[in-house]
Amino acid sequence: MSTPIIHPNWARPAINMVEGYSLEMTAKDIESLREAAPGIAPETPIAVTFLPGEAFEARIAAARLVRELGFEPMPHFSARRIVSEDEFREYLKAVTREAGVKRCFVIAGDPSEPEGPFADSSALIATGAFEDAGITAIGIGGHPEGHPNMSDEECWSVLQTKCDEIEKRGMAPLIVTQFAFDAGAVLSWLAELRKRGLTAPVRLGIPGPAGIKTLMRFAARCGVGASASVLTKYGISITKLIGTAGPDKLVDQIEKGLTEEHGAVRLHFYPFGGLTKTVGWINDYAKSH
Ligand SMILES: NC(=O)C1=CN([C@@H]2O[C@H](COP(=O)(O)OP(=O)(O)OC[C@H]3O[C@@H](n4cnc5c(N)ncnc54)[C@H](O)[C@@H]3O)[C@@H](O)[C@H]2O)C=CC1
Ligand SMILES: Nc1nc(=O)c2c([nH]1)NC[C@@H]1CN(c3ccc(C(=O)N[C@@H](CCC(=O)O)C(=O)O)cc3)CN21
Repeated sequence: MSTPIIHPNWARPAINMVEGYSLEMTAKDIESLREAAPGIAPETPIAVTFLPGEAFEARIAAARLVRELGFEPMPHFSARRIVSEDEFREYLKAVTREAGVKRCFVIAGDPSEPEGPFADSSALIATGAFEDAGITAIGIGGHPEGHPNMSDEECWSVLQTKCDEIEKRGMAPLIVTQFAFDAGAVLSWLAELRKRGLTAPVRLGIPGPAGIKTLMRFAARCGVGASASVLTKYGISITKLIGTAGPDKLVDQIEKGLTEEHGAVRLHFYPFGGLTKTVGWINDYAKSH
């Protein structure tokens, strides 16, 4: 594959587990991105979320800044939050024109009822708008801990269908997983993915360092498992739920467990404790590995 969809250097093995990482920001993080930018590697993919309460102008400004600072913007499209086909096409047009967007990430989104015509990610892909806009790679969600609305078998089949559809449209699929605290769950999911013949590159979702209360709040909100035994392995003491926690052990465990059979893998960081903290953690990790 010639498209550098994970990272410009993804065809060669990573020097360490964090090399070729990607990040995520919300439309509210413009100032944080400016602050963190000097520590971020050039061309790093940075996803721009599609959350309720963000204005389209702010999302577009975020994507533009990502590009201006020398990184690769990857806007999210949350199918169930898009209220009309016009809204979808206008946003796609704006980010391609103003931020040179080449990659997009599509996800269903949490609303229990779709707020417009798109019930799932496939419906957005099926419009043909992405390839028409010159998009070359599409990210889709992976769920190592399953999904509240789908059986495991449905999860696999939906993933396969989306990958096939993206390739059929001449674009490259990239799987980005929901964050997790449990290295074992992530690794066995990845092994199963490859066993099923899914060859798309995968970015494993890693929670950036953050206050423990913040991590627990996001886990609850996003349906991510955080049992006592998982938290203990992650390095959080359940008798002392104060202070901050980073993914040191999680990333080490992933690194130890990865084999060639797991295929092309890099990390995607969800900076729940802020971009500066996450970027600082990544750079420290790179220095010591
Ligand atoms: N980075 C992120 O923002 C991530 C978000 N998620 C969450 O994962 C969920 C699934 O997303 P995709 O894998 O893109 O699924 P998808 O768009 O491929 O849809 C698969 C099937 O699940 C149904 N479905 C999806 N979300 C639903 C919901 N909220 N309520 C009822 N039915 C739903 C769809 O109608 C469809 O039949 C979403 O709720 C999303 O918010 C998961 C991983 C990462
Ligand atoms: N099921 C699901 N839904 C999601 O929306 C979602 C996931 N999973 N997985 C991870 C990503 C990352 N997401 C998010 C969501 C909110 C903020 C955020 O900063 N929200 C608030 C602060 C809220 C708080 O601290 O509790 C903000 O100011 O915008 C960041 C990333 C959303 N994502």
